[in-house]
Amino acid sequence: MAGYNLEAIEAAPLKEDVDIVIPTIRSLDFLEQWRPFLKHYHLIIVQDGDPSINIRVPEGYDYELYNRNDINRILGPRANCISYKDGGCRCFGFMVSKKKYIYTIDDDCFVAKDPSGKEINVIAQHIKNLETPSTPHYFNTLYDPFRDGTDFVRGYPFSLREGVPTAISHGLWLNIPDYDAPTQLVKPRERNIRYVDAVMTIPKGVLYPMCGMNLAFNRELIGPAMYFGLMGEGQPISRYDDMWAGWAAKVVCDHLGFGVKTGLPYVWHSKASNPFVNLKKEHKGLHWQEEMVPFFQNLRLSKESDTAAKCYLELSKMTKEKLTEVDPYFEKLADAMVAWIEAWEELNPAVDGKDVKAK
Ligand SMILES: O=c1ccn([C@@H]2O[C@H](COP(=O)(O)OP(=O)(O)O[C@H]3O[C@@H](CO)[C@H](O)[C@H]3O)[C@@H](O)[C@H]2O)c(=O)[nH]1
Ligand SMILES: [Mn+2]
Repeated sequence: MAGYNLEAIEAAPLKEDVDIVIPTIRSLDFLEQWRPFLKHYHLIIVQDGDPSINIRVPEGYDYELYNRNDINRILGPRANCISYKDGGCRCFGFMVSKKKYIYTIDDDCFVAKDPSGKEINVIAQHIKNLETPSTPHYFNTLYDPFRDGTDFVRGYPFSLREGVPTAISHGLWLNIPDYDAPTQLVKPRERNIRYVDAVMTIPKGVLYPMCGMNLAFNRELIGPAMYFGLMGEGQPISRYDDMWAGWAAKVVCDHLGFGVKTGLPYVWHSKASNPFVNLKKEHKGLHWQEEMVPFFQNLRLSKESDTAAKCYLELSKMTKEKLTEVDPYFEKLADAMVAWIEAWEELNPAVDGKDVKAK
C-alpha cells in the first residue's frame, strides 16, 4: 500500500449512504486503480451501447449493472427519456439508487495526487463539501469557511453565517480539461497541471457549466432535477447532458434555498475524446447554449414549486413555451422531462421528509 493515503481509505465515509454511478461505453478497467478508495461502496453501472456485450467488472466490487434492455424493461415506454449513446445515460443510475448521496465518475478518470504527492480520496472530499453548508448569498474571500483552518472573514454578516444545505459538489480534473470541441481543436496539447486548493460556493443567481465527470450530489434534495436530458443517438444534440442538468439543477437549488460548491476534489482525466467527433456531436449545442443560458438566467419558478420534482415539472413547461422557438427538439426534451419525473416518482414513492421542501 505504499503511497496510498491509508488514513482516508480506512475512513470510507458514509459508505451506507453513497452510491457510485458510472456510465460506460468502454471498459471498467479504471476501477482497478480506484479499488482502495471505492471498494467499500456500492456501484451502479449504466452500460451504454450494444447490450449484448458483456462487460467485466473488476473483482471485489459490490455492484448492479444495467444495460439498455434493462432500462427498457424497468421504465417501459418512459425509457425513451434516457439517452442512448451519450454519457447522459448515467441519470438512470440516479433514479434507481436509494441512497442519500450519489457520486458519478467517468470511466477514463483516475486517482489524482495533491501537490504533496498524496492520493486524493474523492469521496471523502465530496462528502465534506456536501455535509457542510454553502454560502450562496455573500461571497467569503477565503472561500469555503467550513474547511479546516479557515472561517468567515471580517465583514461577513453573522446573519448569513449559518449558510444553506449543500445539494451539489462539483469536482475538477487534472490533465485533460473539460473543453468543448473547438477549444480542444485549437489547443490539442493543453493539459491542466494547476491544482488549486480551494472550494467555493457558486453565488445565488449565477450559472456554471457543470461537468458530470467528477460530481456528487444529495439526491434527497435535488435528485429529480438531475436529469441529463435527451441526447445521443436519434437526437440532434450530444454532450450537453451535464450542461442541461447543471443549469436546471442550479436554478432549482437557487429557488429552493440549496447551495452548490465547486473546486475540490480533483480526478485525473486521462483520455481526450476525439475533437472532430465531439464537434459533430456538439455543434447544435454550441449555437443553442447562447439561447439556453439566458433562458435559465431569466426564468422565475413559482412559490408553489416547493420541491425539486415540482420545480422540474414547471421547468418542463417553460422549456416547451420558450425554447421550442429555438428548435422543435425542445418540445421533445420537455416531454422527456415530464417522463423523467413520472418515472422518478414511480421508482421513488414520496415518503415524509424524502421529497424535501424548500426552507
Ligand atoms: O456514447 C457514450 C459516450 C460516452 N459514454 C460514457 O460517458 C463518460 C464520458 O465520456 P467521454 O470520456 O467520452 O467524454 P469526455 O468528452 O471526456 O467527457 C465530458 O463530456 C461529457 C459529456 O457527455 C461528460 O460527462 C464529460 O465528462 C464515459 O464514462 C463514457 O464511457 C457513454 O456512456 N456513452
Ligand atoms: Mn473523458
